[in-house]
Amino acid sequence: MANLKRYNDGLFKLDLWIRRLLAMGDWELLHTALCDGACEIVRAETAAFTSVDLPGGTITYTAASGGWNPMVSGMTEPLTSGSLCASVAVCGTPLRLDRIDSPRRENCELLKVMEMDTALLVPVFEDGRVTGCISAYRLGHPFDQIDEQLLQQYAHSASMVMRNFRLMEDLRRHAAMLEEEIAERSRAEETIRQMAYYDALTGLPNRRLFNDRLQQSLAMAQRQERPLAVMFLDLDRFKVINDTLGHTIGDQLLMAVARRLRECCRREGDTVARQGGDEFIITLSLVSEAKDAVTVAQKIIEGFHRPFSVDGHELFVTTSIGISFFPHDGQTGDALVKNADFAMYRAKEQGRNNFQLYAPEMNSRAFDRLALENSLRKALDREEFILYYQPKVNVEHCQITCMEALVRWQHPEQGIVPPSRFIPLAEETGLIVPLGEWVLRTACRQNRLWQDAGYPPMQIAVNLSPRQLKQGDLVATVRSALDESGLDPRWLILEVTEGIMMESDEGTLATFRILERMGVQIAIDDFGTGYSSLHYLKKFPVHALKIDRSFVRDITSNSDDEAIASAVITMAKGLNLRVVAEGVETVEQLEVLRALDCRYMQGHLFSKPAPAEQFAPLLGSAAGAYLNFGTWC
Ligand SMILES: Nc1nc2c(ncn2[C@@H]2O[C@@H]3COP(=O)(O)O[C@H]4[C@@H](O)[C@H](n5cnc6c(=O)[nH]c(N)nc65)O[C@@H]4COP(=O)(O)O[C@H]3[C@H]2O)c(=O)[nH]1
Repeated sequence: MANLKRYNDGLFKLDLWIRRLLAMGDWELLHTALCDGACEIVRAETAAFTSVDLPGGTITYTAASGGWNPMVSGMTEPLTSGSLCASVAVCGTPLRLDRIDSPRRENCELLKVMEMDTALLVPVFEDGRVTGCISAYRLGHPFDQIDEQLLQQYAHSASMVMRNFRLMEDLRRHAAMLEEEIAERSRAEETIRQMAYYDALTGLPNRRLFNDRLQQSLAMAQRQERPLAVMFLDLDRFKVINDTLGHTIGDQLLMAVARRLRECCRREGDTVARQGGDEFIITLSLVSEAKDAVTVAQKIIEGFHRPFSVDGHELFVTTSIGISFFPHDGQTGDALVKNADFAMYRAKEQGRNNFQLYAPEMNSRAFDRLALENSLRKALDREEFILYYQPKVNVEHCQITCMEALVRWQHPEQGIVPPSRFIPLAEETGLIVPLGEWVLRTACRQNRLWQDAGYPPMQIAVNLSPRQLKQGDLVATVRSALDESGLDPRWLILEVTEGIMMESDEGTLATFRILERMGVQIAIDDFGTGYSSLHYLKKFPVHALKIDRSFVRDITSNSDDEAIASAVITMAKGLNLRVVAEGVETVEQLEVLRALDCRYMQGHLFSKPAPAEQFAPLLGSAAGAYLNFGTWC
């Protein structure tokens, strides 16, 4: 009866301890509690848990109950040590010792520490393999069969707890990995969202997000029958800052501008977005009347009167703003933005640093020009310009001696735009300076490419505009275009109009002299159309004259034209200058000019201006093989 009661008591405690073990948070606590449980269940003085590594051939005393834990935990023995725990691990059967004799004690690291004299050991199995051993010890009071049964059951339940613990650990690890993956993915998603909807430089919504928001605001404005304002902003002369101080400063300025715009438009329903470059667009969806938007525009313009502090520079920038209103100035987002853009151009026209409200007449022909200017301003960045080339031919030797670079604008909607439509506008707006620089660099590079491809060397002629001489450092630009392309200066000829020569001052003269010393040649274009004066021909380092095509056109029928051409050719000879007749379209014109001793000609008779690649077959062989001009030479 007493034994049964002891057995039941033991089972009760076992149940209690298994529940406790299940609640343990980590392996160390679990193992120590496991030992404490064993002590209580079989009323032992002390107990230990040994983990068994059968493949590794070792056992490790992992934990012990009570104060023994720090002393025993971590002790390792080989499975062959012959200690009590090692024997149980190897045999996989319980071991009860009523008396621990000296040789046993000597063999066992644990018993060297604990001075116990009776022991009970049971194996712990997981998946049919011994993975541990629970050992209980007493002083002078041996364990019996009931103790053995209880400890075996405890070991069995404990192995399930440990298995459970391991599974939970795996689960937790997987959950953590999943969480990490989810966190990474949600981002990644956020990055994609940022990239798709926000401008990378300023962090402002981009055009796409702006359009979405504008659609929503328009729908709301329609429902509530309220007005809505769209503003189009462009920084005045931003390009000058960008070109002089560099793109890094330019970028920082744009970031500072974005911050200031956000300060000015903080109300719910305001969206400030970057349209691209130095252009920003804003929607004000909670305006009750037009003057609210005007107030915001004034606030922005005044806000720009404070300098922007960028990288130690105090930069003063102004802005021009155009405003359009829903429903008055447009029913759709596109119309509102376009009309605000028109109004912004009006603001530019009015001297910049101001705002203009859209008016329908802005959408008329006068604004076509503004629109052209607008797209011209963007064309360079968008790489819409290309160069065509037209050969100048030495009719005596039947050779191409030069290629004139002639710029074309590949307008995304209008197709190829001829220079007559945009060069004057570029000249007027100053855009000719960066455009001319691009032409120069591209032409030098192309000529070098031809030379590198093994074609006979020839000159490349580049047209210079008056503004390029007045503005910017022409010498430096030419030098860097030559350096960059590796073109020898003697293969570059700059064409300037008579007008430039006549209006030029000492500064221009000095520029030409430096260019000449560098080895670059100068030609006078459209010769004879201005008030030609021998004086400047003597003064300037000129190498060639081009007889304007207006004299060539009727040279076969108009004796005056023939006389002028003849005089120019004779004068050029006297001054030791080359003469090129331009606009030669017919064999008859060629014959008259040849009779006048003009050796160099250019015109549709030989070739219309064309992209570089079209000249490859011609340049690779004798010039005469091209078209049929060999027959006329
Ligand atoms: N009717 C007729 N025309 C012929 C004939 N042969 C050539 N042409 C045209 O005459 C113009 C010659 O160039 P330009 O006198 O320098 O006159 C150029 C030049 O002043 C200006 N231009 C062109 N490219 C540039 C450039 O890169 N920079 C500057 N600053 N001006 C340029 O635009 C002007 C017009 O250029 P394009 O339209 O390319 O017109 C070219 C060429 O296409 C012909 O046999 N018959």
